[in-house]
Amino acid sequence: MMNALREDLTQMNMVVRQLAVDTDLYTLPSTTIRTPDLEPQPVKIKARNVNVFYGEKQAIHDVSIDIPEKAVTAFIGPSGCGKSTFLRCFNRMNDTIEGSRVDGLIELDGRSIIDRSLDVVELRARVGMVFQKPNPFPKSIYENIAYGPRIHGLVRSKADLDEIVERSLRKAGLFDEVKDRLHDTATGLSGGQQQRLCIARAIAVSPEVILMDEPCSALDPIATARVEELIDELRENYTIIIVTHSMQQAARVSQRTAMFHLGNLVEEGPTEKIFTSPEVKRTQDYITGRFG
Ligand SMILES: Nc1ncnc2c1ncn2[C@@H]1O[C@H](COP(=O)(O)OP(=O)(O)OP(=O)(O)O)[C@@H](O)[C@H]1O
Repeated sequence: MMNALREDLTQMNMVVRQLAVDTDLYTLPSTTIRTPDLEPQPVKIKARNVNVFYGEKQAIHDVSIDIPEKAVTAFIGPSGCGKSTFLRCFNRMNDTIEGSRVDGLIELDGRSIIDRSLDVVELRARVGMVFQKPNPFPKSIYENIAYGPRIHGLVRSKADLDEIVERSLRKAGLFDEVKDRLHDTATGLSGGQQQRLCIARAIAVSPEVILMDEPCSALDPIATARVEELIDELRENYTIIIVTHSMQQAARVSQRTAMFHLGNLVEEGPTEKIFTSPEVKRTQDYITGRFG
């Protein structure tokens, strides 16, 4: 019964989305983006003419894109096309790679994040990251979450910290599974639980944006489904950008999709449109598995 109802709702949602595409509801003014929910969203991250180099080699060519607030944007494209490189620009993780250089304009809420005077530690608290392989610290579950709020000075007492730990684990859908073993080592959790712990760790410092670089590639289908559900819940409060090799995952979790190839942004737009009527043949070829 519930499944049938859910299917009907999904069908209805698709019809509404297609109608929005047909009636050109997605044509955007410059400061808002319409996600397929039909709600205009402010631009959270604006990138213009971004180039990224590793030494002499150029990995990203003149990419411009607007990332909407409180929605999930998927970056897709064949291996080596620059998805992760571009994602890492948003919290300056490329700074950690020797010989890398980023030019162009990238703004978070209208403020440049390329500006050298910017406090990168503060930026990374606002723009959190979850990696391909779950990477909990070799400490307790509690300490994994408590570390960030402590070093960012977000807590005044043990009670504050306890509250943040519980709230973050709840938001990541993990609290009930770990509440009786908060002081056990995090590396004893399953892979899927570890990845949700890493998401909880990212959430604990109250970021505005969460970058996810293939967050499910090391997980089995059940753990993947759980993380995808979580991503869908999180988009209510966070701006999420996810790099994924899975077309199904991009279609399931994102509202907007950007397709990259050879360091170029081929096209971007509402996920429904990219998957049903892309403008560029290369996108069509990639999503139908003709290359990649
Ligand atoms: N640290 C680095 N030093 C030099 N070149 C790099 C570095 N990281 C990535 N590259 C190069 O930059 C290009 C883009 O790589 P990137 O990892 O961003 O692509 P991707 O689309 O995320 O690939 P994948 O899907 O395989 O993870 C590739 O040609 C890659 O070899």
